[in-house]
Amino acid sequence: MATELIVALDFDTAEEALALVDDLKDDVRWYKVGLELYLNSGGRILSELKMRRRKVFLDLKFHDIPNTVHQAVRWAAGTGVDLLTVHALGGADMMQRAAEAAKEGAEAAGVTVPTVVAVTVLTSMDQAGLAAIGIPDGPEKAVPRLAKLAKAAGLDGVVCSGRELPLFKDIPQPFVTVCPGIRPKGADTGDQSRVLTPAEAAQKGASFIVVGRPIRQAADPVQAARQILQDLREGEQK
Ligand SMILES: O=C(O)c1cc(=O)[nH]c(=O)n1[C@@H]1O[C@H](COP(=O)(O)O)[C@@H](O)[C@H]1O
Repeated sequence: MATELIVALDFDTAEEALALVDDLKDDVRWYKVGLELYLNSGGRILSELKMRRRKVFLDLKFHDIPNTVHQAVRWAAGTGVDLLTVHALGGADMMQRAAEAAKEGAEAAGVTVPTVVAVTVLTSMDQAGLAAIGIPDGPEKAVPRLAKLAKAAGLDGVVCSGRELPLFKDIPQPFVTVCPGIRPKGADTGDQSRVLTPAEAAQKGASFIVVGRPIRQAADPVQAARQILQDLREGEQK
């Protein structure tokens, strides 16, 4: 399966976000709405993206008691988004309720059931950061452990660094992998720790890569996105 590019719309206004979506209309189908854009633009950004026939990843990373996450996912699924996130650290019951809620919410609204993935260990965290919150065995152990828990709870996949993809060999397919922390060669890593290039993520078989600043802050975002798409195709050949 080809690795799909998701552009993270981490903007202060819906207008700025939609201007980029319109510029990329011939190249990129998938867009991520995260906390920043959702809080400043609300549900309007979701309907604007749907009107443009774009695929929507609603990344609100739900992490709460099972009942609260169930209700939140129910509402989120009812909006017709295509992909959404919960936090694996919320535990097995929470993830199971999220999986059920996605079906219930979509059915009630008459829309397609979204893909639900669990954030394992944020790509901004390194071994020391994980140890400081009481997880001493590093991302190489923690990520596959959380991924198995997510699969067993009935979720569709995980968010992780592309570096961890080779660790999922014993997780049965289908299993969707969403990989942020992507940096083209030489790009500023910013607050990301566990980074990979687009080609490396494609070579390791990521279902999706998520890219924000390397496109958004480029002098020519359309050219930057096209270069990343080309890198993905080259990575797939390796
Ligand atoms: O859930 C996410 O999308 C996510 C999980 C994660 O572990 N790391 C991570 O960076 N993200 C998101 O992916 C995007 C990465 O943005 P850039 O670092 O600007 O490319 C941001 O919108 C983050 O919220």
